Amino acid sequence: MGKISLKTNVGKLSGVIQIPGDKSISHRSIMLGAIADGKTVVENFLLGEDCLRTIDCFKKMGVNITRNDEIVEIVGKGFEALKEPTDILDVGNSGTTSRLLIGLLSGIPIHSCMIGDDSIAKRPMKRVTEPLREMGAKIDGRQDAEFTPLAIRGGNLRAINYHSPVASAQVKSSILLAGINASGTTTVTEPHKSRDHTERMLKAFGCKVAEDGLTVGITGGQKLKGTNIFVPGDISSAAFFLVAGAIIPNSTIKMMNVGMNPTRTGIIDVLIQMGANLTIENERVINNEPIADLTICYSELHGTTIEGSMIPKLIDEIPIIALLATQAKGETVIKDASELKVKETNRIETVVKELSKLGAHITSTEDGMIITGEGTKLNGGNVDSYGDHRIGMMLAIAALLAEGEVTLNNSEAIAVSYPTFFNHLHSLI
Ligand SMILES: O=C(O)C1=C[C@@H](OP(=O)(O)O)[C@@H](O)[C@H](O)C1
Ligand SMILES: C=C(OP(=O)(O)O)C(=O)O
Repeated sequence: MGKISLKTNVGKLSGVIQIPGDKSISHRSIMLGAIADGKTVVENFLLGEDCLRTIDCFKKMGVNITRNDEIVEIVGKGFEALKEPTDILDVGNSGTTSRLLIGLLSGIPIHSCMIGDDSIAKRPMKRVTEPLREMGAKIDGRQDAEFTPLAIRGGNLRAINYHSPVASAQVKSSILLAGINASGTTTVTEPHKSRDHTERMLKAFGCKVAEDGLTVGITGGQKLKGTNIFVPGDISSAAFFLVAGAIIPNSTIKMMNVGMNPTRTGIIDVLIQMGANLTIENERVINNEPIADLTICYSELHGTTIEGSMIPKLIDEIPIIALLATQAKGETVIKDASELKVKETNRIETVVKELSKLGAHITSTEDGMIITGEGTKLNGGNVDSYGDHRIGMMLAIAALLAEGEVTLNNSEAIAVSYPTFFNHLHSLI
């Protein structure tokens, strides 16, 4: 794809879309399926490039994984069956694959090497390599294991009680996955609650996980048993169409099977807080994960403040929330969001830079951004995803409101989490 011309100035969006599988849950289904005993069948697996990288890494360790469209079958034979990979494990653009896999590999007595793309090479890894070293893993890498490439020699771990300075599900999950093979009970305490898909899925695989407020604990030596997993639609993907429906006059969009895990629904809270017209129906629970169908209709919106414990519940949605705020009356303030600086791009910088090109009134702060709305008319321009899928999709939705041509550079990044994004968008126009 590379550079593409985006659809602009559309009248309204309407229709029904099936949101593709959740990225976080898809990654975890492969990882837990691979270390469990017995067969795991995953339905509605996300065919995004990040999740395909996770499959590839486990295949390199000899795990039998077969895929038929969105159905993936994993024949797990326990941790013991994972083979020392003869090739480098390439995580591509995926922070989740890298952090969770480093934890899992730390628990087993094999040697492995990990690399990723140019973006991964800039993302901090000490947040996991440091506590994992404390547990006994031998990890080496650039700048004392802060950056990839990394080499990991696992095994013989001891439990730790780790207080994470950041609310990060990748950090928490990495340590918990190592903890399954450590002697004793490993605990992780975070400053705010991050997404808890690992905890929920470990339980679905028959593992005991102790939860007490902001602390999660796992006792080593537990066996996982293969199971069937249905992956709910990714609320982080639905977010692009929730915002599109909320800001494009006369729109109505229905999204089916959206994951509604309370550690992920910050976007719903923000939409309601800003006055959006949103209906939640058909609420149900599958594999310990809540799911619902969502309908969004256009309405007038007002600014809000997003901060503190709300941030981990909507961290990946901040780029699209920034666009939402450009169409709301008044000021929207986003703070306590420094984690945005260490995502696929520095998302404070890229959001502010690219939305400003389209005429938005947005400024960056040390830990977030301030957006002034009043239904800002957007203009055309030449924008860039900088290889960041969420920035690419946010700009494609922004273009729908723009008068004048909008071209997007590096549009191929969108396939990282939502390969059918443009098909869905065009079906609504
Ligand atoms: O655990 C996960 O699946 C994820 C956790 C979040 O990252 P952090 O743990 O770094 O906040 C999120 O941004 C990422 O898209 C997926
Ligand atoms: C930050 C993201 O993913 P990851 O950390 O897995 O690269 C994301 O999907 O927005």
